[in-house]
Amino acid sequence: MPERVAILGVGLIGGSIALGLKERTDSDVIGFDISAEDLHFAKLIGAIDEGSTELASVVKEADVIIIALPVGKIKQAIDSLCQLPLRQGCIVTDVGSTKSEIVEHARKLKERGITFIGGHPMAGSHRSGVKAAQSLLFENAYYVLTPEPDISISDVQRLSRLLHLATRAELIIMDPVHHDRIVGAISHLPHIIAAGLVNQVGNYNETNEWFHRLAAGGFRDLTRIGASHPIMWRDILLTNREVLIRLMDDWISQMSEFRSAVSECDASRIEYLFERSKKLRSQLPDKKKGILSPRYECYIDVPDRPGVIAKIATLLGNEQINLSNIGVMENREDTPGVLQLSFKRYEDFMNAVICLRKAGYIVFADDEDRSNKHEYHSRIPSQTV
Ligand SMILES: NC(=O)C1=CN([C@@H]2O[C@H](COP(=O)(O)OP(=O)(O)OC[C@H]3O[C@@H](n4cnc5c(N)ncnc54)[C@H](O)[C@@H]3O)[C@@H](O)[C@H]2O)C=CC1
Ligand SMILES: O=C(O)C(=O)Cc1ccc(O)cc1
Repeated sequence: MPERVAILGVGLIGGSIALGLKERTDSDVIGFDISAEDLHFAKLIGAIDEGSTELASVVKEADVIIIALPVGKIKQAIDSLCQLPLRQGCIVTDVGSTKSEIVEHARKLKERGITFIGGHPMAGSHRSGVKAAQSLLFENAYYVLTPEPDISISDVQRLSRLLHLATRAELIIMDPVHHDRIVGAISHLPHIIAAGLVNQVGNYNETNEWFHRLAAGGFRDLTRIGASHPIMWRDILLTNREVLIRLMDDWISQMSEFRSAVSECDASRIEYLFERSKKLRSQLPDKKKGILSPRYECYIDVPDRPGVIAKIATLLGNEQINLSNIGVMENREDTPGVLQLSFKRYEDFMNAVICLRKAGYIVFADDEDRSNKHEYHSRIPSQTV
């Protein structure tokens, strides 16, 4: 059965998903945007079948609603959807770069019996608008979904399949708090640093234009994202404030470390800082490798006794759950043993979390959450489908 998909905000991201849906699925795609001109262009390039500047008519018959608006407009769109009649069984998702605040706000939809699954495609561009849209913008990138504990697995699967076809991205599941912490470090902080550096050099250039004239490859490479959309980044920073304040403090410490090494003429320290960075940079996974590696991981505390790994493997084996790897984490004095379990398929991961919880184990999303006692199971569906 073809899906009817409503895209709210047919810009760079909404337009790219719409193009992918039209190219690789038999969905009907209806666009909503504040700009009638952009809707007209989106129809012209075949991204949408129809477009309207009136929300109610666009969402009325939709099976899936994708909110691809600026982060600062997503909560408002959720409020509007709460007031409108939607189709029974409709799934609402978004593409916002931050997740915790949006997911929390979207609980309003649940109160009205509407399923919301937060989303974030982890690719994009410093460009914006439907004119920059491409159907393969997200190919091989990760696409994070942040379902709440009570979302049914079948809804997560239905949305994952559609988005995978539309984007050719790898769908992964993550806790929204965990998502914001990671994306804060690898995307939001770099955008702040790029903008700060461009502004700093811009100040010098005001009195001497050679600063810009001599700006070569390194400066351009590092500051490409300093040309990103100001409103979009304003909204992103304001919706990930606590995480970013901590990250900026850490960044200031990094700068202080370089500053002391330089001011003290500490050659070996300077060399070490660059050696470490060179090594770590070379260890970044390339896209292909990332896709072949296990995608779903969790951690459990176990008593440090012989036979415990076999016991876990048997427990999961009895439930026909395919485990791709069990790793033993380095033991610390203050903790019991910690096992890292990896799964290739979301269903296996989810069923394993449920099965382990039933058996009395405490499951964590990552080792840091484990140390902070941020239990993953509080956000995992409590029922199998
Ligand atoms: N740009 C990027 O690289 C990425 C962006 N995102 C997220 O995707 C979302 C959209 O970003 P982009 O597509 O880059 O922005 P964009 O500016 O290209 O597209 C936004 C669209 O929403 C429309 N719009 C704005 N306010 C509206 C309103 N009140 N009512 C109706 N339509 C309205 C605009 O006319 C535009 O067509 C943001 O939440 C952003 O955080 C996620 C991943 C990557
Ligand atoms: O242009 C780039 O390299 C980006 O970083 C694009 C981007 C921007 C925002 C996101 O939430 C995800 C990706």
